Amino acid sequence: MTSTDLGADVAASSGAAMFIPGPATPYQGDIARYWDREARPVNLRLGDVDGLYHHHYGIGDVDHTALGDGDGCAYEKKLIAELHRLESAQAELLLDHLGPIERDDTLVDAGCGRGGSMVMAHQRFGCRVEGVTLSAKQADFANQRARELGIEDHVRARVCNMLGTPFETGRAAASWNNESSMYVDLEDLFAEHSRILTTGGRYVTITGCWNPRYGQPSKYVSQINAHFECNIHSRREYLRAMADHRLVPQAVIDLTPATLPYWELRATSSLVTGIEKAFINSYKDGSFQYLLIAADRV
Ligand SMILES: C[S@@+](CC[C@H](N)C(=O)[O-])C[C@H]1O[C@@H](n2cnc3c(N)ncnc32)[C@H](O)[C@@H]1O
Ligand SMILES: CC(C)=CCC/C(C)=C/COP(=O)(O)OP(=O)(O)O
Ligand SMILES: [Mg+2]
Repeated sequence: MTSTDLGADVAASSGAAMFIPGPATPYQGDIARYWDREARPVNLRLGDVDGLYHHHYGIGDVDHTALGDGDGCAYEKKLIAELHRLESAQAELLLDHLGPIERDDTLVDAGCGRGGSMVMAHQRFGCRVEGVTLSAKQADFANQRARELGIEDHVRARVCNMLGTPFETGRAAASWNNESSMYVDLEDLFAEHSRILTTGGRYVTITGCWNPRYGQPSKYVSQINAHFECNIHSRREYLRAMADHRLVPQAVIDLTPATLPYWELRATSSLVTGIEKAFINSYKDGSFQYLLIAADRV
């Protein structure tokens, strides 16, 4: 599938008689193609552990007793399970910051990937979760998982630009970006979250951002940008753009020390992708930070 068929294919596969536009920009077309083609073992084999497929990284201490020692297949299987546990722990932390959510609430996952965080949110709160991604492959994957789990009436992914969603103004109880805000302009992004959130609603992001104290994006940050075709923003840009759009930070947590064990473990595995050193070096030299920001829509 090409990016130009993006909208038409989704309309056809869902049987919906509606026009879904293609990517808003050539860049979004590239990102749609990137995620349509993505099939890295580090993501699929981790997801296969329990059926929650993530495209984000992990936090927390490594459980060395669960890993045991040695090498070989048995060790590799335990290592995959451990990396996956840390990635799910990351999503749990994000959900912890959504605040009280009722069963009849609707949540919005902006840049939902294969839908792992959406499933976890529904399982925790029993509510509706609407996700958007540029990739038709990802949306189909997430919707297929929701059907397999029998939760398709509550969890839905669609192909849509997070900067211009079809969601009603002021209705979402909470919304988030889990490692998906580095693909968009932050002023445009927070304008849209602010529009869809109810007053008093909660916005949460977990993101990698460059540290203004370092001065400019380091060579490692540039490597990460090139690797993923993204555009990592600075911490200052996040806080400024939130302030511009009635999003008032309630918590800003530096997760850098909490994510390093994940990267150091991943760097020893057979599933390395080549980007591990850039993350480890930039977290260690202080040029890059892994941050959670939870903000109230006022
Ligand atoms: C690194 S993945 C994160 C996926 C998911 N949040 C997770 O934690 O597993 C980035 C996601 O952002 C999505 N994305 C990037 N730009 C987007 C845009 N303008 N509108 C909607 N989704 C976008 C991609 O399609 C992809 O699903
Ligand atoms: C923190 C930053 C800068 C994130 C960039 C966005 C991104 C690609 C996240 C992980 O996706 P993935 O799970 O598909 O990547 P990988 O294949 O490396 O596990
Ligand atoms: Mg991954």
